[in-house]
Amino acid sequence: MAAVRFHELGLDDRLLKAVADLGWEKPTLIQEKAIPLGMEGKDLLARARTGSGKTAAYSIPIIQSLLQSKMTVSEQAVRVLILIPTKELGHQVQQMVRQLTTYCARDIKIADISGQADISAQRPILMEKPDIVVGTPSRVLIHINQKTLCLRESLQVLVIDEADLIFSFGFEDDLKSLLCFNLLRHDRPLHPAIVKPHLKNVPDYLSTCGLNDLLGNESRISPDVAQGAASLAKY
Ligand SMILES: Nc1ncnc2c1ncn2[C@@H]1O[C@H](COP(=O)(O)OP(=O)(O)OP(=O)(O)O)[C@@H](O)[C@H]1O
Repeated sequence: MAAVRFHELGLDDRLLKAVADLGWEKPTLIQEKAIPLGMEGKDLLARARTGSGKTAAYSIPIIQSLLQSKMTVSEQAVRVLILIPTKELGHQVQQMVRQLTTYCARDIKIADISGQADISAQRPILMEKPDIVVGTPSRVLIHINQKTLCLRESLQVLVIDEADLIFSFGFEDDLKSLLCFNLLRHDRPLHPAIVKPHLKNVPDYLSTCGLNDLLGNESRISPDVAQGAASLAKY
């Protein structure tokens, strides 16, 4: 079967142009599998080797869906939260999203709150309600506590990037505290993308980490996450 090309994925022209500028000829395997699932709004659990293009695998469908929703919804709000374990990764994710939104930078705003040491300097940035916020769980928690970040009414997509590192770096308690804020409204679908390279037992892992609460309820997780996981696990 011939390899899928980016233009066959139904992406916005501005995204396709940015991808072409990056010199990417075709999606990597993880992108080929993850982008259509993400665009369908499926919950997604992905693992793939380092450098296989996982960041774009979740960023591209996020950008595509933000561009689509901007056509009908004008109100600015934080709709996507990307949790990362380190400020270096936060910087990389922001860079990648900025490259992919080169031709729609006015429409899609991203703020990386993981890097700047001064929390007060981040307040005005968050006041502008960027569409995408990238941060470590502890930094996100601080802003939620200080009410400089409110996600409950608007959050649509949650990404936990390098989830294995997030937990091994001791962010587990922060993540559980985030749940106590009722971050999410359960009357509305939320599409989590959990990116973790070395995942052995998906349902046990999610349940141990309390992520089934985060996702809504267990019955919702099983079909979607398992479907995403099953189709991606071998890559
Ligand atoms: N479809 C593609 N074609 C060519 N290069 C790509 C493609 N997608 C991503 N890349 C490039 O591959 C490199 C690795 O991408 P990325 O950082 O997203 O991988 P990753 O799987 O998230 O890595 P890590 O596990 O280290 O975080 C980057 O330089 C990126 O620009």
